Amino acid sequence: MKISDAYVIVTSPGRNFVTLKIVTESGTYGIGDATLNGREMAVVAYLEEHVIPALIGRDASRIEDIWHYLYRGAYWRRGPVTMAAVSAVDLALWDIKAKAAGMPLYQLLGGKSRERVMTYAHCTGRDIEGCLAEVEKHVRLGYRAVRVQAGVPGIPTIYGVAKREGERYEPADAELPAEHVWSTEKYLNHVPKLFAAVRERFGEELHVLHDVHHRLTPIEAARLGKAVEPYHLFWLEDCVPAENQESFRLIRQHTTTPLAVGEVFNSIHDYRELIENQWIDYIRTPLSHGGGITHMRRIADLAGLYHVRTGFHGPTDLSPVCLGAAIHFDTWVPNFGIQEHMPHTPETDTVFPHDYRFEDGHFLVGEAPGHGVDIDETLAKQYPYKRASLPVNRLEDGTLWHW
Ligand SMILES: O=C(O)[C@H](O)[C@@H](O)[C@H](O)[C@H](O)CO
Ligand SMILES: [Mg+2]
Repeated sequence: MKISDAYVIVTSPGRNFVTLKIVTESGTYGIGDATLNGREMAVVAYLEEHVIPALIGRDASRIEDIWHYLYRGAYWRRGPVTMAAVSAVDLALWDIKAKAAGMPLYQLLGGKSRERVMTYAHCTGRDIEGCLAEVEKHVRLGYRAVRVQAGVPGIPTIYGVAKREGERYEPADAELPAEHVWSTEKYLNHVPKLFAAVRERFGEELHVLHDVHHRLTPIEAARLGKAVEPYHLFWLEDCVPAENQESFRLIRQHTTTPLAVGEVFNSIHDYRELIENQWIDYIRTPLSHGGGITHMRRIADLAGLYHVRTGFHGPTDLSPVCLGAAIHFDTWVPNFGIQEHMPHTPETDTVFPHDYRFEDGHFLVGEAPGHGVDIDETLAKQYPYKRASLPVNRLEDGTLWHW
């Protein structure tokens, strides 16, 4: 199964996506998601200049060997750009292997561990009432789990909340980073009121999640985790920037609120202390940033030994290719927790035809051989790339903070 061709497709049906297509001599092809929000073209250059030339002529069935060839062979290991490129190759090769076997990907991984994949929806409002209205809407759609984010009085623009009521939230909204203002005190004083209101209105059964988006220090995160214990969150996400894994020791000592982390991680080494010390409860790295199926299943297996479950990142800035592969992984992985679901635009869904389905708050995996997602290359050409950057945050005195 020699690789005869490989190329990158950049398309922007509402937002930018980078897709790698690998074609074999027999004509069987696979695709992988290589999108890294706000840094798309860095991955394109990495693939075109360094990866694709080295792939042509290789045996597509040797996924493990190609993974190590790209990971070790770069000499410069890890990092989001490298790992997004490695992941795209890996996802495309698993797609090819499953198609060649005539099996949906989940079968090749070991078969179904569950019938359906629980997802959580984003519910955001400019204030608590606006957020509650969104929760109401999503509960009616069948969601069992909701992520709640609301505007904070005194903070004009905040992560997760659309600029105008009813609009889709898209953080990469300017050519160069927009500048936002952040106040930890205002946030910490306000946010517990949101969970209290959600529990009061919707009762105890609904799973409630929240994303801090890396903005607190460990002791502040501990304060928040403790304050929200009465509302028993499903998880508190990215409560601190996690380069220093040791920070989680302090947070864990103070709170029983479950912790999720890892959407910006890209290897098992980012997780080792967090998992082995049982400082976290959910791993978040998407397949398209964490080295594809080959590496993410190693992380999931390590996590499983310590009662840590998966809760994969699933924002609109990961393409349907990543989401489709994730649904196969979620269907198989024994220690599954939840899958994030931020629906793609109808334009995106038509550029990437797929066979996964959403029903009653869950994803249902498809039965087509491979990961079940394709790309309409003719349509993709109608949506040219547009540079877009994620914002930055500054404290009220002007100090650059974490966004
Ligand atoms: O939990 C999430 O869904 C994430 O935090 C995203 O919303 C990120 O901000 C985005 O993926 C950045 O590109
Ligand atoms: Mg997040």
